[in-house]
Amino acid sequence: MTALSVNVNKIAVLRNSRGGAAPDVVRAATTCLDAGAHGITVHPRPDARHIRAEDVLALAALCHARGVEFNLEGNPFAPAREGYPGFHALCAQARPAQATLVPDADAQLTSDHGFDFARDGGRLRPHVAALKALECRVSLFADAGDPDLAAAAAIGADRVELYTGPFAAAFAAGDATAALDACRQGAVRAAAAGLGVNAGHDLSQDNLAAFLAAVPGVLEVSIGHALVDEALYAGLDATVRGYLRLLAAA
Ligand SMILES: CC(=O)[C@@H](O)[C@H](O)COP(=O)(O)O
Ligand SMILES: NCC(=O)COP(=O)(O)O
Repeated sequence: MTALSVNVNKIAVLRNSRGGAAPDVVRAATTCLDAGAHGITVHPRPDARHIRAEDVLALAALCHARGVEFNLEGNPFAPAREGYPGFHALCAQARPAQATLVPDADAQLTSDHGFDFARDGGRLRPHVAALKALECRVSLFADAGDPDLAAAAAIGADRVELYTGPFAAAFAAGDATAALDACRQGAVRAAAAGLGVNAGHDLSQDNLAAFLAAVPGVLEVSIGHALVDEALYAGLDATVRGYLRLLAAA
């Protein structure tokens, strides 16, 4: 069964909007794990707009205590600044089971593209090696249609995470055939290169079954924005259980 890693970034968005401690990201993550989620994901931004360095450490401690995967996402090239020690330093402190490298610029609203492996491969390689020296599994965020996607293996990555934003947009617009085909082909190319396949961005209970029916061998999906939206109406526990039913049926 594909594993579900719940991204709790959006819980921190709500918390930060009032400057206090509520809602509590660790409590939310605990609720997700109690409901059966297989892991927790966060993608702290250098501007600390949601998840902060101290959240990363608290969530890492929770995941380590529960024996579940902690997946830490970030741009290895983003410089340290006040409140953000840099991605490698955060990984060295938090020791996530999985580090997912994402090429986001500082001002980006959210992740909207994968790495350009032909351009970035050389400078990614030492970062990947350094993270593996910390015993992190390393996954690289990738565009499904990238013809160089298999190069992630030569860069040293264990997995790629297929960027599913274009699929989700096409699904919402009523025809995801081409986007699904791109994801399927990307997954097949990655697997042939010896890479594990993760997927994420804008996946939801509406589109997840269609995605998994078309794309073979997806090891993990990380889901946050839609899951928190759905949880507003159904509750966090029921929503996570809804995803787990979908994953078990896929
Ligand atoms: C890599 C990815 O698709 C997600 O981590 C996404 O970047 C979530 O980040 P935000 O919650 O800041 O939009
Ligand atoms: N890696 C994708 C992720 O963690 C969650 O993305 P989204 O569901 O918030 O779009």
